[in-house]
Amino acid sequence: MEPTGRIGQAAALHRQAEATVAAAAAALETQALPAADSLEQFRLAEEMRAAAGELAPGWLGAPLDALAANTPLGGSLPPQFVRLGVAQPLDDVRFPAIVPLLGTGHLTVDADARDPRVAGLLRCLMLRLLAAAPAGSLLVRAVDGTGGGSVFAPFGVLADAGLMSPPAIDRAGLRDVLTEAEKWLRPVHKNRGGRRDRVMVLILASLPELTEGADLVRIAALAQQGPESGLHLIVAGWPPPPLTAETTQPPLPRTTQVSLRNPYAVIGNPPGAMFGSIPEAVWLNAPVFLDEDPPPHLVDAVCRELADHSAAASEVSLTQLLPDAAEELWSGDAADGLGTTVGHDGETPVVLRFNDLTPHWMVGGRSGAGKTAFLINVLYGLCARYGPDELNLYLLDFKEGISFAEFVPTARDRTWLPHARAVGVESDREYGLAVLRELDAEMTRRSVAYKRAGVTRFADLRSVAAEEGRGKPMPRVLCVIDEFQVLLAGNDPMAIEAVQLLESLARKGRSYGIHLILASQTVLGVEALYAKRDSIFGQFPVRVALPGGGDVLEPTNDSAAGLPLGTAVINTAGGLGGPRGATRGHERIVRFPDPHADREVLGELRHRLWAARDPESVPPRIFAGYAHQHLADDPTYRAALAGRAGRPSALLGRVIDVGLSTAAFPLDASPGRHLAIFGSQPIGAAVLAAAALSVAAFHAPRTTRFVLSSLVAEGDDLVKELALEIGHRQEVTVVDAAGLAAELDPGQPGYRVVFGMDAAAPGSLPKLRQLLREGPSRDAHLLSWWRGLRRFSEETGGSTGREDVAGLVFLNIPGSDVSMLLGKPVDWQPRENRALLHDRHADRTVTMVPFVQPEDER
Ligand SMILES: Nc1ncnc2c1ncn2[C@@H]1O[C@H](COP(=O)(O)OP(=O)(O)OP(=O)(O)O)[C@@H](O)[C@H]1O
Repeated sequence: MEPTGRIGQAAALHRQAEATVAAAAAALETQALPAADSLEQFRLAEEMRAAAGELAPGWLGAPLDALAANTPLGGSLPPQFVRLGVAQPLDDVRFPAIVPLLGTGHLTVDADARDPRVAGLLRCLMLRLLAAAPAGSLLVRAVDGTGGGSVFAPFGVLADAGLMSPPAIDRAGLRDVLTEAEKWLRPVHKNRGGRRDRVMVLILASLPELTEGADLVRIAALAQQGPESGLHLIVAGWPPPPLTAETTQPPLPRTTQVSLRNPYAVIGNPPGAMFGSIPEAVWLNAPVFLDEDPPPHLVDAVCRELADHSAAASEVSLTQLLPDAAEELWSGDAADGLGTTVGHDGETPVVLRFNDLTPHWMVGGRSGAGKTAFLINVLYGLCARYGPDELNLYLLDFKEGISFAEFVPTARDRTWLPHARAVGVESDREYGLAVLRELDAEMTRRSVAYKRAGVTRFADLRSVAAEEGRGKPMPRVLCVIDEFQVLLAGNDPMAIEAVQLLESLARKGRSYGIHLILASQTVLGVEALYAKRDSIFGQFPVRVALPGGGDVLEPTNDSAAGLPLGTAVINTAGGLGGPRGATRGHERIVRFPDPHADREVLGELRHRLWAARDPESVPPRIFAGYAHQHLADDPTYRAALAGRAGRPSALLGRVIDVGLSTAAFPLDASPGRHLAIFGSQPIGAAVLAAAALSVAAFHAPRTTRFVLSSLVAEGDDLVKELALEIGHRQEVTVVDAAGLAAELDPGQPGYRVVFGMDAAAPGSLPKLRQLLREGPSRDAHLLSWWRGLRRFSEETGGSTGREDVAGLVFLNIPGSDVSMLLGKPVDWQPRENRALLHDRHADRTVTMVPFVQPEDER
């Protein structure tokens, strides 16, 4: 049908509905009942009261102001009929007006909740349905487009408990609600009633201003299809004002219509049934006085009880996921895979595995959905079952949080998780990449071992090794990456390499006992994955959808709709929905605990695991993105101080790799072995100080000489400190700008350490170029800090002098300027606590955490 035709029909239907209601009202007003009928009326009303008591018992039909707050909640069956108010065919004849709703259809009121009678009715209906429904069986989604959510404010406790989403208050919110409701729909299954054990009720208290026709059409479509899927609508303000052809809507299908008159309302026939005995009666032939706002204390008491009940019902404790306390730790054998209980489906523990069939898992959920909680449960569950010889962990967290911080030693608790090999907290993408590279290298090592042993399976390799009497078995490796989309963000070389590595690990890891858990709040929309999505995600048969994480499931799989906190859909078929309605063997909804709810149990377990470790084992390598690095803690520096180090090097920071290796620039006799640090940040001075101190440590006492000079205020104190500290081991001379000029003579071996070299007066350093050219071969080196690049280029002759200084450290210098200086593109964005080190000779560029002075930490 042409759109105009459809609109025309809609308008006609609308007019027809209006005419019907008007006729009903007129009839009620004029049709005084014959007095002779009054006895009959009493009798009828009595019958109606009795019927109402049966159809809508307790919460569903009783006058709310007479109901005790402690009336028991819940029932064994979903409520079907509900009371709207009191019908009063005669002054002294009354009976409860009851309509069918859940299991049948919908309800509309022709005015929206700006009319207090409508707001009161909606709150009554909501209270009655929530109080009467079996616990947890009713999901409410609310929209209050003109009231900012105030209609539903008394039910706020339910939102806090995750039993109801906060009401939508604008067009975007309305659309989200409609989308969620559409996902709730499912085709009718022939053999089943097609109904879930849960029901969704959409309550539209008022439509947002200027709701578009397309959204109205979606509401009508939901009404048409909803009941078979357990979706029911209560819409106030329907039909919406027919302002344009687009917004002209017929009555909703399958709906009981309520029309407000003054002071009563008219109730139309319910879907598929009639109130009257003659076909012309399209309404209940009695004015109905709608129920007024329920008493606030009653709403409050019911909401609190429901919230408490839901919290108690969903409680699973961490202990229930762990092996029996009587069982020994680490009794699991990882040869054929790893398994742990991830939650409970009813009373049944649900076990998930990492093995050939389910090598990798993907976890999705909006922020605050409990991803970290789920992952921590899994990690403790695995670590209690398998020893560190059977399982090694690499844990990466890319968010600003402390997901995995509890697994590393801290000042307060020196224990750690003995299975953890490397832990990244607030990881950098560089660090993530380094971990993936290490895992890739491990995979290669394992493939060589397979070839040597002539096997193709992990379990076989372990048995060959055991037969040959080789000590420890080869462990399975699990790498967990929380917010992995950060690692893959953008389309830069790092993202490209990360995608390649992930793909290779995902594809081949399973045969080598290397497993991945990728967790994210947005699995879709990772740009770098567009081309590889299927080839990577296809390797993740296990999908775990937490609240808001439905995008790890197939688009047609709606199981994650309306999940409350503490529950997850566990799907082991790549997110596939499968036959609707049928019990899905590959999909379960589990409840899982908040592991931190019982800190005592957790603390005890962690200490037990730690105490059981091999005393020789080392703590995990830790990368904390925000942590500062100090020269005094650096192993290379300590070795140098102890006389156990090789050739002199300037130690500048820690490279962002898995082992946080020392970023060193060797100072030997080849041309160009000078160091220049660039950037206006004062930490440039700190890096230079670390460089000078470390170089001094490499030399045997009294074997070299240092000339220190500060041309800027930021260096003055450091020069004094260095003079003292280096002075213990080596000869030190401190000079001013004038003295520096004389000290630049390459004939004098030793190190010149200059703070703020760009502050030297132009032309005051005539011997600089000669020092740069000839110095290294005569053991004379320059270590310098420049606050900008320009003076450096001028002094060294721009690109012609490029080779003269081979060691370059960049702080807050834009990537484009760095590329220009180096004469090639580099991938660098200046940021806090990071520097770029380039060694021209090795042609190597690394991102590092620069050394700072402990007192620089604020
Ligand atoms: N099973 C649960 N039952 C009750 N509360 C829980 C449960 N799991 C987590 N929580 C609580 O929910 C909040 C969010 O949990 P969590 O930090 O695990 O979420 P997340 O998805 O990792 O969030 P984000 O990505 O924002 O860090 C926490 O306060 C946590 O205590």
